[in-house]
Amino acid sequence: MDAISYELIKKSNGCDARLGKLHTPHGVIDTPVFMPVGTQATVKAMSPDELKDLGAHIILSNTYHLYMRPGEKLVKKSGGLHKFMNWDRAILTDSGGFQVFSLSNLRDIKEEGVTFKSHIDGSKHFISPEKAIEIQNDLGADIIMCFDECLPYPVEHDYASSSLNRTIRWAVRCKETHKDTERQSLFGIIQGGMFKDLRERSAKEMVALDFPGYSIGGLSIGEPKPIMYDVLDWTVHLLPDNKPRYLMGVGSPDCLIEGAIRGVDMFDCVLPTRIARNGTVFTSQGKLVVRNAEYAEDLRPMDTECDCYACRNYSRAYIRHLFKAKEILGARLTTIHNLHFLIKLMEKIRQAIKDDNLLKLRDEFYAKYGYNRD
Ligand SMILES: CNc1nc2cc(C(N)=O)ccc2[nH]1
Ligand SMILES: [Zn+2]
Repeated sequence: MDAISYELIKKSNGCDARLGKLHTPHGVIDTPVFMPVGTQATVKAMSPDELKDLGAHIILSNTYHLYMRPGEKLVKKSGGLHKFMNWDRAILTDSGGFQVFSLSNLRDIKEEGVTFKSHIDGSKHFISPEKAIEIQNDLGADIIMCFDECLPYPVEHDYASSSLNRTIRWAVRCKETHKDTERQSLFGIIQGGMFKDLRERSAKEMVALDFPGYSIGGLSIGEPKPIMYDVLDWTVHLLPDNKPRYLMGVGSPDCLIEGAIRGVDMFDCVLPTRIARNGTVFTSQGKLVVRNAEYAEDLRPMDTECDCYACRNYSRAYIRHLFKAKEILGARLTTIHNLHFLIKLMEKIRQAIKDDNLLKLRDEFYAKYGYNRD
């Protein structure tokens, strides 16, 4: 019996979307779901109570960052990540592979593992598949990830193929290392670059390893969105219906809709919280850069169709003022709005799956929000 289990509630007519429930040791989560990212054991600018008020039921934390600071042993000594950050709902950690390959300079990838330098102080570190599992075991998230190589974009087919072979061998080592499957569920990660043959092989070989859930990695790394959608079209249908599918690092409102249409159940992305701190918010009419001068005397809410705390109580003029004055409340209000926007969007997507009109929701969304093919 694994820590998590996926309950398929309803398949959509007309597309591959599905409604489900993810049962975890820290609660049940309606899917498709967007997971706010709490990189360093906090969703930046939000308290756990504010996240609960927004309707968040699962958040993500990064293994690389927590290994680097404060260290997984302190988190373990504090009773694990849930206790350490005072979050009693579900947590997912990634394996650190993505950060090792994207954040750190000077790295050396070998069969045994990866040697790299810390982005904080330049110190030398080594992470193997075994070490990545041991760190995640100490952190204690409900869902943990295999250690994998997230390929850059673009990449040569030959390198992608040999990297995939190693990532599959690393997945076997991760599965052998992870013992307490009733406390934490280990997801396999599908890689293979933007190559149909490699993606199909990765999906088939990872499914044969029988993980309780599957992540689709190596996307949202700068590739055009149509290519990401192609990879999903090649991959998701090869994954078992009765297990969750998690699209890593995605995403923007349009990608959440397109991913759900293709059968993705779980999403995470730093975008909503990161752009919020920079004064940019999602609205029903598209993105709005509230810190811009044009809003200096605009007394409307950021989004006239939004009922979040920020839009119910503050004007664009006030929030722009906070950004200009470098007041922390500014970033807090835009973060509240962006997380509310995406969590509400997922509610609309789940309702549309219930009503079998997700494709109609997509068309209506693009008509109002605009469609960027980048
Ligand atoms: C922001 N984009 C993104 N792509 C990702 C891919 C991976 C992965 N392991 O392939 C992990 C995190 C990711 N975040
Ligand atoms: Zn709002």
